[in-house]
Amino acid sequence: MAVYTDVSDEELAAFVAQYDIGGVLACKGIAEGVENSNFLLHTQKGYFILTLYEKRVERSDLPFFLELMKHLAARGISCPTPVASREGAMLGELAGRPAAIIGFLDGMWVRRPKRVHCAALGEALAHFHLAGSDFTMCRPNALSVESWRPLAAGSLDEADSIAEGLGAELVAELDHLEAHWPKGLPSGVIHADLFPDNVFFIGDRLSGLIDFYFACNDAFAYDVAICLNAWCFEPDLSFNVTKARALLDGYTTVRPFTPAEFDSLPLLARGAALRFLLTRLHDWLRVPEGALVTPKDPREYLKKLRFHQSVGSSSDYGLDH
Ligand SMILES: Nc1ncnc2c1ncn2[C@@H]1O[C@H](COP(=O)(O)OP(=O)(O)O)[C@@H](O)[C@H]1O
Ligand SMILES: N[C@@H](CCOP(=O)(O)O)C(=O)O
Repeated sequence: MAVYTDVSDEELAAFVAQYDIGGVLACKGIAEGVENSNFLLHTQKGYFILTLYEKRVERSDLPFFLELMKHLAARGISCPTPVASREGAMLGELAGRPAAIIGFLDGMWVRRPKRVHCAALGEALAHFHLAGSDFTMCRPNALSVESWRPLAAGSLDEADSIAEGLGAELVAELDHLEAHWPKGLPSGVIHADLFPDNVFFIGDRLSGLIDFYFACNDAFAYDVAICLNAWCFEPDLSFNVTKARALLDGYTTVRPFTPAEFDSLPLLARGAALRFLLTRLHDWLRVPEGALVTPKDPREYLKKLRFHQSVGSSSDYGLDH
């Protein structure tokens, strides 16, 4: 459960009174997510998500995320949009945190994605990339390759408590990725965290995307690599080529890959695995006292990273151009 900040009834009522959404009927902490505090807010006008932005979110980035949701929704991407206050503000302050009220999106996330979900995800991701092409705001990826070494530095001393030799392994991986990271790939606005828990389905139909708080400008194929890692490994952490092919086919029917994007996939997947390994490791070693959160296991991404290290080219995944 991710609720880092408690909100009193009085603070909540005063905050909600700034919006034209009626009075509060109920407000419950949401038992999912790790980054921000989220509440299911029920008012006289319906259901909403109340988000208090925490640790990793820079206040100055919030307009980018909130405007992006509006932009994508206006371009036909199914995603929630921020609710503006009577004064027209999408962002307010609650319990000492930046806070927003976001529309509620119907659907459920899929615990064990099947081939059909991976195909739908690939299509939706490509539509997302195309829809972002005329978004005029820009946010460099704060969690891209150049940030990984400083991020790792804070965890290296304790890394071996997670897996023997992990500290040295991380340094060697950073050396490799920094030396070989691809440049000049087609780029634009990416989601950068499109894990199964951020994609809602009603039955097998994808009903929408949520959680745009890592969105940034970076290579489109890196976003695909993040999804290959998050969607195409089985619970025993074997890579499922059928799901990977479905995801890539779904994606490339909407936005074809260049040969350079295709060839870069193993390296991008390695980088994407390291990025989530590092943030998970950082969070695992520093669970805030009293926070209602279940940190995600860094070892899952260590295993995924090791898998990609063993892959020579995209065809080794069983994928064709
Ligand atoms: N717009 C929304 N509509 C419906 N449920 C939502 C919405 N936004 C968030 N949620 C719920 O809150 C959970 C956590 O949201 P998320 O944005 O992933 O949090 P975090 O940024 O903390 O990781 C989601 O898994 C979902 O259950
Ligand atoms: N997807 C990341 C953690 C970020 O959590 P989310 O709830 O915002 O998706 C991970 O799995 O490490």
